[in-house]
Amino acid sequence: MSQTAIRIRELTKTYGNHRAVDGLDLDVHAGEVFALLGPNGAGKTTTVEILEGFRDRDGGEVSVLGTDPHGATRAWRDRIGIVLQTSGGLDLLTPREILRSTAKGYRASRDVDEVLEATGLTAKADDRISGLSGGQRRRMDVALGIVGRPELLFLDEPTTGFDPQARRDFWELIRGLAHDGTTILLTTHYLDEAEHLADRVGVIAGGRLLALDTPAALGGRQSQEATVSWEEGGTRQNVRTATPTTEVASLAARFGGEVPELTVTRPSLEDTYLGLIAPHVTDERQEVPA
Ligand SMILES: Nc1ncnc2c1ncn2[C@@H]1O[C@H](COP(=O)(O)OP(=O)(O)OP(=O)(O)O)[C@@H](O)[C@H]1O
Repeated sequence: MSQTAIRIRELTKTYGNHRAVDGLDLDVHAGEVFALLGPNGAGKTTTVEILEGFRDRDGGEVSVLGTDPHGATRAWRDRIGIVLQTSGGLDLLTPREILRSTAKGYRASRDVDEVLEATGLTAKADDRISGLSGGQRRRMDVALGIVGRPELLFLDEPTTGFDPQARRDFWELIRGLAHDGTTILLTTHYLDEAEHLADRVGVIAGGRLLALDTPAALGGRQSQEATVSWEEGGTRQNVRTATPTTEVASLAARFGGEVPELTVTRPSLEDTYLGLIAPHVTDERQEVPA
């Protein structure tokens, strides 16, 4: 396999007179988990659907597993897995039945019992889909996305509607797939999800890439000042500093021991993300022309 799973150059897509993707350049490396972040209407789904071969582009070059997805073959499609935002139909069948018949369409499919186990659906394997909860149906979507043993998995907002435990279980599943070498392109609005899962994140707004880095380093997070905060005289004191250890040491000396309600924080990924996209969105989520 090539070292670059997805290569995007100067990608454009226009709906009417609205440019949804506006000259996007991006590489996703083979074997990494890449999270695409951005506000509603940023162009994430449009981009991902072009990569999946479901939408045509207006301009630019796209290569997915070495192939242009426009007019891609069945053999190429066998190598990718897709988990879309919504699912439906097949209510009268069971997860086991659906997975068995889907698995037959692939040359090197995963064992169905293994997929049921990995997605936490073993107990529901023989129940009708109509009897599954929203979160369980979402797991079923994921099960369908991985049963073909894809080299590259697209996950579009995979944990929407999951309870906290289900989200943690799902993260474990994704980490396991990544560990086994599956390349994963994830779109999500949950910054904690991106932080837990992604090797790198790309932030897009107005169809353009605003930032690209590891979650820890995005937007210069590592070098941003920390906030040291404590209680004193009945009020909360806050100091922003590049040397929080020195600040805490001097507070400890001044208080002669424990500093009341002491916290040291750095900007979260969410803080950094919101700062990055702020110039590009209004309250109505309309993009401001650059
Ligand atoms: N089929 C379409 N026809 C016309 N406009 C569209 C179509 N699909 C998307 N758009 C517009 O293109 C822009 C990008 O939409 P897209 O769905 O790619 O955004 P997104 O980043 O996935 O948003 P969300 O986070 O809400 O899913 C939006 O302004 C949207 O209204």
